[in-house]
Amino acid sequence: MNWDITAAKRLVIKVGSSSLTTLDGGISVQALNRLVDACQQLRARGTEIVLVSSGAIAAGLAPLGLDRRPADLAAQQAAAAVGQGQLLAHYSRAFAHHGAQVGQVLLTVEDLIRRATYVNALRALEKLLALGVVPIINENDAVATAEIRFGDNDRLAALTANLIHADGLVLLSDVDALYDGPPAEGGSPIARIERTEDLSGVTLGPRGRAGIGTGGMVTKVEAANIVTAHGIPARLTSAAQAAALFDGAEVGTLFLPRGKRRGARSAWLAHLAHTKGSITIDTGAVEAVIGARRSLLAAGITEVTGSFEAGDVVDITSGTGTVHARGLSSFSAEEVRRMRGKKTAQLGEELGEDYQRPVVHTDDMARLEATR
Ligand SMILES: Nc1ncnc2c1ncn2[C@@H]1O[C@H](COP(=O)(O)OP(=O)(O)O)[C@@H](O)[C@H]1O
Ligand SMILES: N[C@@H](CCC(=O)OP(=O)(O)O)C(=O)O
Repeated sequence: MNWDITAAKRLVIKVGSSSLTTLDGGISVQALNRLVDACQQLRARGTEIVLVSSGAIAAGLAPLGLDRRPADLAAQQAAAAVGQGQLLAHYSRAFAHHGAQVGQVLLTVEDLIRRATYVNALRALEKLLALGVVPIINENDAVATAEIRFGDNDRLAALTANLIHADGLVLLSDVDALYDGPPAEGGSPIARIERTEDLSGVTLGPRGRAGIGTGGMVTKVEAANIVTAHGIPARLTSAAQAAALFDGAEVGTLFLPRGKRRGARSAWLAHLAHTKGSITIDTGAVEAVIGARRSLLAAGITEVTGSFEAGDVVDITSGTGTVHARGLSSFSAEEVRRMRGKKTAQLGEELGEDYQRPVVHTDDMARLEATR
């Protein structure tokens, strides 16, 4: 099986900081223009594209007189605030050259876990695409705190590809393929990954150019795994090869889809880095919630850990510690502690009618076996 990128109707293209910025910490206008020209080849063929672009922090370094990525979060936020504006100004100019508009979409994890804001993000992206605009996504680094950060745009791009039902994910970096070991140490390129086992002999090293990228190959392979598990192919290559790739050349590494296409929202939940707490359930509840895909009722809950509010994401675990699912709790941790182990009628009598709802509704739950 192969993937004909020229037939794709909708693509998510992620480009890393190292491909857009110069070593001294400014935007490489030449690299950015080349990327935009390559994207335009796709648009001219009628392919809808969503660009997930890193580079805000790196682009903000030079204007602030910093020579490398600061360790301090507030300084990173400041650099991102300065750099993101500059990045978008460049994209806006480069796409305008082709008569296209761009739309900036800055996301935080929080925006994507709550139903209302998740639906908002999806609606905004769909509308931008329908209007012929190129959405340019980045994490909202200026306000994202350490606990709520995606942290890397590879995963954000993978989840976006699921969200908008893209036909493929393209990861553009400063390296032309996945290698069986860090290229600096003399690894060889891999043309395709068909199943997870193909990755068993591969050594994934950290980021390349000192202090520029964030996740290195680990987060790129994770991103490829997320989409392929959801039936979407991915290709990893360098930004310099983008034009050839979009013309149909089989450059870089192809990750073939393994799973079936599934609900995008459950993918967001399943691949979130952090949850606010966990709810432990008994074996009967595991059977009902995981086996029969029912909502989680208070009666099956044995323990509650952490501190969460209604609407926060929690892990749903069994006594053995296995995380079976993730979901949005309809109640705060304090409330679930009071409800724990009680049957619906008892909840009504003791706490009131409002407490007779499921603690996690089945529609608000991602069963991990099915999504990872
Ligand atoms: N097995 C590997 N195959 C390819 N590249 C690797 C591997 N292990 C580590 N790397 C490094 O990962 C880097 C890309 O990651 P990163 O610097 O985070 O880029 P980006 O800014 O594009 O996200 C490459 O420059 C390469 O040096
Ligand atoms: N959101 C951050 C980038 C985070 C990130 O994943 O960077 P990279 O590894 O270069 O794709 C920024 O714009 O600086």
